[in-house]
Amino acid sequence: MPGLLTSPSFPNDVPIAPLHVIDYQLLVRGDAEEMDNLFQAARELGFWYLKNHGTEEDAQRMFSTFGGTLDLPLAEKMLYEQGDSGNSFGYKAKGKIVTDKNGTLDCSEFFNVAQDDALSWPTVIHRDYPATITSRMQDVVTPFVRKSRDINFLLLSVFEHKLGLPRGDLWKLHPSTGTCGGEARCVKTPPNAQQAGIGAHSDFGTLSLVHNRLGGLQVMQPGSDKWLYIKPLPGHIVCNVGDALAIFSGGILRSCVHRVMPPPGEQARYARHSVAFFTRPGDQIPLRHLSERSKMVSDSVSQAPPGQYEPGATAGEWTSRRIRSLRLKSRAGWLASQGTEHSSGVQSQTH
Ligand SMILES: O=C(O)CCC(=O)C(=O)O
Ligand SMILES: [Fe+2]
Repeated sequence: MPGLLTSPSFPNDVPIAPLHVIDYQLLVRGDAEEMDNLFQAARELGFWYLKNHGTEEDAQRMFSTFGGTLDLPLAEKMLYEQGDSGNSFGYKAKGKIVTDKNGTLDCSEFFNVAQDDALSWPTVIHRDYPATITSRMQDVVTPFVRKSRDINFLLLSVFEHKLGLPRGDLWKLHPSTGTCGGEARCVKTPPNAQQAGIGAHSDFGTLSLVHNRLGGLQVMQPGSDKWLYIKPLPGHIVCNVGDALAIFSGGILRSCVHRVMPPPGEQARYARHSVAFFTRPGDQIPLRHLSERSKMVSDSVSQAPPGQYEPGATAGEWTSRRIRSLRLKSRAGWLASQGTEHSSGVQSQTH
C-alpha cells in the first residue's frame, strides 16, 4: 500500500514543533523525573511523543486493516456512513466537514470503530462494520483498542498524581460499564491534495494517540499564530490532551489546536494514512472541572472566567453536539463546533 510508506523522507526545511519525547517504560516504573516531563509537556503544548510503548506492531496491523477498508468502493463504504445525527462511529466520507470559516469542505475520509464494539466483540453495542474490519476485530482491532486504552490509563494515573487528585479520580470518569465515545480511527487523505485534510480543531475526548507515517499533522503553540509540523518519528506515538481532560483539570492541561494539511515536500505525492485511538469519558459523565477534588484544579478554575470549564452537558451530549455542528457545512456550524480553545482566538473545531 504506497500510502503507508515513510519515504520520501520528511523535508528538513519546514518548521517543526519541539515536542518532548516521553519514555513509556519509565512511566511504568514510576520514574519521578519522567512523570514531571510528561506533566510539563501536557501543560505547555498538550502534545508529546511516546516511545517504548510496545504497540508498534498492533498499529501496523491497524494500518493494513483500515487502509484496506478505506480502499473499498465508495458505494460499499457509504453503507456505513456516520450520518448527521451526531454519531461518530462508522465511515465519514470526504467533503462532509467544513475546514474553515469560509465553508471550505474537507478532503479526508475516516473509518471509526467504537471502543465499546471492539471490547464487547462479537456482541454489537453501537453498529455493524464491513467484513474487512469484522474479520480482523478479534486479532487486530480489539488488541489495539485494549492496549491503547491501557496506555492512556497509565498516562491518566500520572496526571491524577501530578494534579493532586485522589487516585482513580480520572479513571472512574471512563467506566467499563455503560457506553462511551472512545474509538479507533484511520484517516486517509488523497495524493496531491490542495486543501486541508482536517481543519483546525481540538480533540473533544480525554487523550488521543496518533500513529503517523507521512507528515501533514500541524499544531499551533498557545500564544502563537504559526503552524508547526509534527515530524513523524518511527516507533513513536504522537499523544495529545483533548478538551475533556482540559476541562477536568480546570485548564491546567492543554487541549491544543491542530490540523492535517497535505504532507510536506515530496511526500505530498502520496496518499496519507494515520491511525488514531481516542479515549473519551463515559457518555453519562458530566463534563465539569474537578475543583472539589484538588486544590490545584480549584485554584486554576478560580482564575478563569465563570463557567469556562463547565459546559453544562454530559460527555455524550457534548460529543454529539460537536459532531452535528461540524456536519452542518456552514459558517454557523463551524463556529458552533468550537471547543475549549475558543479562548485562544484560533478559529477551531473539535473532533
Ligand atoms: O491524521 C492525523 O495525524 C491526526 C488526525 C486528527 O487530528 C484527528 O483525527 O482528530
Ligand atoms: Fe485531532
